[in-house]
Amino acid sequence: MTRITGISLRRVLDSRGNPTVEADVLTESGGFGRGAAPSGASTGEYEAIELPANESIAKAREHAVPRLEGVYAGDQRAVDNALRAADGTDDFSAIGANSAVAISMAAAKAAADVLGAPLYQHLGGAFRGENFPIPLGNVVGGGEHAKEATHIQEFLAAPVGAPSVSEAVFANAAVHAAVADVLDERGVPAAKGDEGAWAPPISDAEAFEVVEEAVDRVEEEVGFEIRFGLDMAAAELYDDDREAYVYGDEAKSTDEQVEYVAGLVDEYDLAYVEDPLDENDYEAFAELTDRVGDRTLICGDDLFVTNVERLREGIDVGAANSILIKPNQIGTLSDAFDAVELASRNGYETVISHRSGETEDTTIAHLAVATDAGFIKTGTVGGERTAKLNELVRIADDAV
Ligand SMILES: C=C(OP(=O)(O)O)C(=O)O
Ligand SMILES: [Mg+2]
Repeated sequence: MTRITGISLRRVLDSRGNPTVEADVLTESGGFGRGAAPSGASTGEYEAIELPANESIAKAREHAVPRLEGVYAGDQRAVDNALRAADGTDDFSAIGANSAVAISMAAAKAAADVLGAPLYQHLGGAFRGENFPIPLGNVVGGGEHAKEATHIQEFLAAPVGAPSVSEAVFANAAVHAAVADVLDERGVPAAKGDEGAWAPPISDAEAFEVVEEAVDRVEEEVGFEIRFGLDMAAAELYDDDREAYVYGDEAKSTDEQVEYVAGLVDEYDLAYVEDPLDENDYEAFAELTDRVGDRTLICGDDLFVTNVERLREGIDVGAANSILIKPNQIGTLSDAFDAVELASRNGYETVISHRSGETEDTTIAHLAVATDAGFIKTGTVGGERTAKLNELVRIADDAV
């Protein structure tokens, strides 16, 4: 019933206005699924390769589509193995991880369509957990996502005490609005960065004050605990030649960076710190995790790139206590599931994530529920972000 009979690939726009790959998968019994690849700006050195959309589509049409015809969409491993076999490399550099992930997600949706089940249920099974992920909402940002703003890439609201996913989603939007008020009171103009977060021309130190103030205001209003966290995207700050983390005119050695982040965790009671150190420095990651991992999540994004081999290395040395999962970093849903499973078996928290370049695709909302992830990072405002947040609200309301 779920046998694939056709795959169409096309170029569509992502949220930055760049071309990305969209895939449609059709099955024998009329099942239909559509998936679109997101795209990163602060990409990890070890990610699967994204090719220019046109090139990726041409290669996938030639090598992957013929292999996939006749494969059962309901057998996600078979679909993803066929994609790997068609590509023939370790990093999808032959057909592009953008076509691979679009097809992988579209096939899952086509199978769910045939089965008449919501995607999260098809992916997670009847006995998946009853939990919903806490949304981490980007409210202030800079780095590679906005010029002339903070050095730290993302300041993320974390409504850890929210009684429901819906209240958490609205709390993050309220923090985003409160940040605008605090900036306005300080006379700071602010545009928005790629993910819809405010991108004010202020120092990181002032951003901490602004976000703390905004979080406190909303916490008082809603009556449940809201903390905040960071994505430091430190690989982008690290200068290999200087062997230092460069914040404008200031540079920090690795020891100073560990000290700085540990201090921030305590001063602001941070719930979450992603990529606080360079993607090649497992040792410094382990040192920081040893110091503060009992009271905050130290999450590897560029460090692990959703890759089980890199995660295994990290687990061996105690590099972190959580992993960011981005399906397009590795190329298929099966690979993303493998990373989640390895993480969970080793007590690592999982955080399912969007990319800075996104589409209206809502697969990651379903993936987060299917895998019982503790958190989802998918922005706060903006159509491509609210597409996922609103889908989460619908899933919680049994309305998908
Ligand atoms: C979402 C992120 O940004 P990008 O997609 O640019 O890697 C991130 O670094 O976590
Ligand atoms: Mg990151």
